[in-house]
Amino acid sequence: MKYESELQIAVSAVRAASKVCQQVQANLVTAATLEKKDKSPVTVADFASQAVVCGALKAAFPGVPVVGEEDSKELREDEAAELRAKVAQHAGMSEAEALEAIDHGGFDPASDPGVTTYWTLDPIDGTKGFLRGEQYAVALGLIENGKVVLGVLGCPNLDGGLLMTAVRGEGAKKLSIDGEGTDGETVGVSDIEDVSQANFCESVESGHSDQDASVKIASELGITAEPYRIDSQCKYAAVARGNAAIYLRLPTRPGYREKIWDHAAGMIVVEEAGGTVTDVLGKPVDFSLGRTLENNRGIIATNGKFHERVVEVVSGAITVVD
Ligand SMILES: Nc1ncnc2c1ncn2[C@@H]1O[C@H](COP(=O)(O)O)[C@@H](OP(=O)(O)O)[C@H]1O
Ligand SMILES: [Mg+2]
Ligand SMILES: [Mg+2]
Ligand SMILES: [Mg+2]
Repeated sequence: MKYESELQIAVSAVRAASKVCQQVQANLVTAATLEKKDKSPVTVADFASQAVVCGALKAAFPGVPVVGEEDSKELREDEAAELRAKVAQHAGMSEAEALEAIDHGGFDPASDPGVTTYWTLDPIDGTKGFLRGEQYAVALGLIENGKVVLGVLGCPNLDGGLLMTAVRGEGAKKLSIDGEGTDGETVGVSDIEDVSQANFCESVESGHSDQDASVKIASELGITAEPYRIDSQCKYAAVARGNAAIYLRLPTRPGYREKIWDHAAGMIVVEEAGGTVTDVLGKPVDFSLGRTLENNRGIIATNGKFHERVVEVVSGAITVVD
């Protein structure tokens, strides 16, 4: 199989980071932090997760850069001493090691167009879901020449802990988040052909996807099922294993650009499960333009049976403003 060692390292790194996130969510997300809307638990977990994954990638593939969501700037400040200690403790590293590992994720592909192979990492996707004690994901993708070739998506709270993997051309698999190795069960998208029988998933956060527009789009498609709202790239996992036939991510404000780490792992998992992923205008998703999907707006993922119809209705229903 292609990318065997990459997959092995990526799976074990995402499992280790997921464990760290689970521990932080269990110990630091409390009634008090929920009440105060205190974001500090996710901050600890975000940094510790990035340190764990980047530490493993750096050791195994020192020459392949990582485009991670987080950087250590805030963590290096004097006032962050307490946070820094917590991050190091949860990552199982010294403070210096944790800072160095986090910064291994600081690559910007736009700064060096000669580099065409890089990882992209979202150490916790769905930070708002994490803080609510709900869904989140640890998402790691490998990009080559603007295309995702491998993805590992850890979903610690989905069905008791799920890990999804995909290698280009090799299908998508479902593994346990706690297990070992890379063997898993092959997954596939839903086989619904009639779009009116489909259900769609979208963000819990109305600031991340236009939920008023999705209501109109669903009704125009004849869909009567309620939207399945779930945080993070767990939406891609839902489409990949047939729990939803459509994922709509509709722009909410001009100027916002989707981030590559919010989509790389999820997108390849859906594609390898037999689905289709484009932006809201039906354009292919281009990962070659830096930290953002500069040439794309929003996302539509489907089981591939009625993708063009969904794109047509979405394009008619929303105005994409730059
Ligand atoms: N205006 C916006 N439109 C779309 N996505 C946004 C957004 N503002 C933030 N996001 C992204 O939405 C992600 C969460 O997506 P979802 O709503 O599907 O759970 C966030 O990832 P993080 O939680 O990793 O920061 C963040 O990158
Ligand atoms: Mg994210
Ligand atoms: Mg994140
Ligand atoms: Mg974020």
